[in-house]
Amino acid sequence: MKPYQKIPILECGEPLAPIPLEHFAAQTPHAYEKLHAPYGKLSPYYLRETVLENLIQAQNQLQLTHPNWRILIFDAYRPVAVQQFMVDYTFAELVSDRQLNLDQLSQTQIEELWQQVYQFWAAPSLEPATPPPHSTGAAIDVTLVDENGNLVNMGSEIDEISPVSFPDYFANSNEFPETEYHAHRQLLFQVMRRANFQQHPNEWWHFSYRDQMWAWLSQQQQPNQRFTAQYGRI
Ligand SMILES: C[C@@H](N)C(=O)N[C@H](C)C(=O)O
Ligand SMILES: [Zn+2]
Repeated sequence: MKPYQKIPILECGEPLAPIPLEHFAAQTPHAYEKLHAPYGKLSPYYLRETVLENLIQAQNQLQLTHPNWRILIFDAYRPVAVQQFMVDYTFAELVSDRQLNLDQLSQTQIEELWQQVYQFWAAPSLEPATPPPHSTGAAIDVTLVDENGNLVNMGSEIDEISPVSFPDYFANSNEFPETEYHAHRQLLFQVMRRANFQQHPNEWWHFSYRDQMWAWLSQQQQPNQRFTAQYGRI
């Protein structure tokens, strides 16, 4: 169990709302639908109502300093079946990218690979007290596009299983273009933070509002206040 999963959830009952994609940027087809992840009739482009309001606020904030730039919605609502699919897919990709043969790996080596997967992906738990963040409709994976619709370079791809995904990976570099990657990550962080999101400590693209991770991070920043999560699995 990860420490944030100990945070109690007091479900507020707010419904999911469709993200108005015409106001944002999005890739079609969606990255995980392209892999045939099992969405059934559900769509990744949904968020809890207040989370969506905050996301609109974040984009307004962005456009104050960067007119016509947009937030690109990479992923939002993610049913647990999709979480399971993506965790299994990521493990298989790790094995194949590293040209490993699963049959020749020791139990310890296999466990090390799973640890790397779970450093970035939440476990696909169906237990109501420990929902994967995106299954609550309160977590979102985002990046930026510029006024020409081009992806802003953050120095790594979303979902990369590597330390380069850590938000501050380029923070101590004085070389171009690493300084620019860091500035872009900081811009994304600042507009999301001003709209009350918290950022996943290991992922520059993952933000959430009032889920367990948000409450856990907020608790660390304001130890004198008591935070709970208001969004559970939906
Ligand atoms: C890996 C990334 N797409 C992601 O969403 N990670 C978080 C922690 C999750 O799986 O909920
Ligand atoms: Zn995420």
